[in-house]
Amino acid sequence: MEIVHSATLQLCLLLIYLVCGVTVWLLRGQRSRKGIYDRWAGAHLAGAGLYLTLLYSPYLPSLCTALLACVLLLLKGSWLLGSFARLLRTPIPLPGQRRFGAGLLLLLAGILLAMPPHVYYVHLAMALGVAALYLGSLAGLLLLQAERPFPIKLAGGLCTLATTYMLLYALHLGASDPAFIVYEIGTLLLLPVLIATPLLALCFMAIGKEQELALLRTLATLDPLTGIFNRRSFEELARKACSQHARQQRPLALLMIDLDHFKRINDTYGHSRGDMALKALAELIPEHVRTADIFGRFGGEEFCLLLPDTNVEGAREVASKLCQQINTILLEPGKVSSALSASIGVASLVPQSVDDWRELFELADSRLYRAKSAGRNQLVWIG
Ligand SMILES: Nc1nc2c(ncn2[C@@H]2O[C@H](COP(=O)(O)OP(=O)(O)OP(=O)(O)O)[C@@H](O)[C@H]2O)c(=O)[nH]1
Repeated sequence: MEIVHSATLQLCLLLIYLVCGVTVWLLRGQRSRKGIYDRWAGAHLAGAGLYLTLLYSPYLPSLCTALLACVLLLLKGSWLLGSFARLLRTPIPLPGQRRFGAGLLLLLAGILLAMPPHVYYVHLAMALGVAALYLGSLAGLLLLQAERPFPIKLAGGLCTLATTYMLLYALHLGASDPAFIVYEIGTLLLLPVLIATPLLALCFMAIGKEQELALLRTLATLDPLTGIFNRRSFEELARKACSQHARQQRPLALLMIDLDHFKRINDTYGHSRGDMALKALAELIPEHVRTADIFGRFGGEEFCLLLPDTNVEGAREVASKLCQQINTILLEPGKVSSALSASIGVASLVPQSVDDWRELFELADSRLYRAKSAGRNQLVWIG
């Protein structure tokens, strides 16, 4: 059954490609924002595969085989890719996205399965071109990642360009074969699809990767419960501030803030109310300090606030205001006896080097300890 002769028919096939792509995109996976790029990329590839299969399939049996392959690949694509990777023991991590892998294999299967035997060698060249494009763009994608140095990014870009050229060359071979003439219009239509699809896939995956990286960076920096800096990132920022202030000989202050009797709060009101108290504190403090101040959770019910360009007198004023504000957080609405309270250790110094961060921290910490010993709900800034 010869199915590729008129331009109208080929336009219909192109339409099928679009419909397939959009359907796969809409039907598969959760519609979370994060996965949208992978799905779109996979949908393009799957659609291109089906398009190729229909366009070049002169026989019904090969068409059926290719369609069966589609279904299998869509269901088991990532497993097949994973096994393939293990088989080759490749150091290149294949993209985990099932639809991308499935769509890609479908594309290759579409090319290989649907060909009449006398043009096999041409299509083998095309398939090799597509495979090279896949590996090249994958390598390009890995190398182009944001944090790579420029020469590596350049190599990634060249790699992608080279593989695109290989694909074009493979297509050129295909188009120049006399047996291929009947497919000429198809090739013309196919060309933009084949070029645009992997490039689009590449772009979308790169955007997806960027977003994943940004998410990972955020997760590594912020405390998951309160959304403020965690201890590691706070200390990093504090060290930077310390060396900057040492250079400019400006005072730097630190407040160590520890909620009082937090264990009792947990025991009396339950852990979820305890968590709410921590979140309320994390929201309250930034409302009463400068935007340049750095606020973090040191662990448990202990918070720290770094005040740039602030001497001990200024830091004491801030701490006193915060003590009063913390007393306004009520664990039970309308019940003043359920108010939160905190003890605060206040310290300030003009650092001489980045190492003075330790001294600032120990000073504030020992004053916090004294505020606790002196009865809590107070601040200590001297001695
Ligand atoms: N709900 C909740 N509790 C936490 C969290 N992190 C630590 N805690 C609890 O905070 C309590 C801290 O207890 P302690 O170190 O004895 O301090 P405290 O009861 O506040 O006593 P003082 O600091 O001396 O006033 C422990 O019971 C921890 O389990 C958290 O993320 N959520």
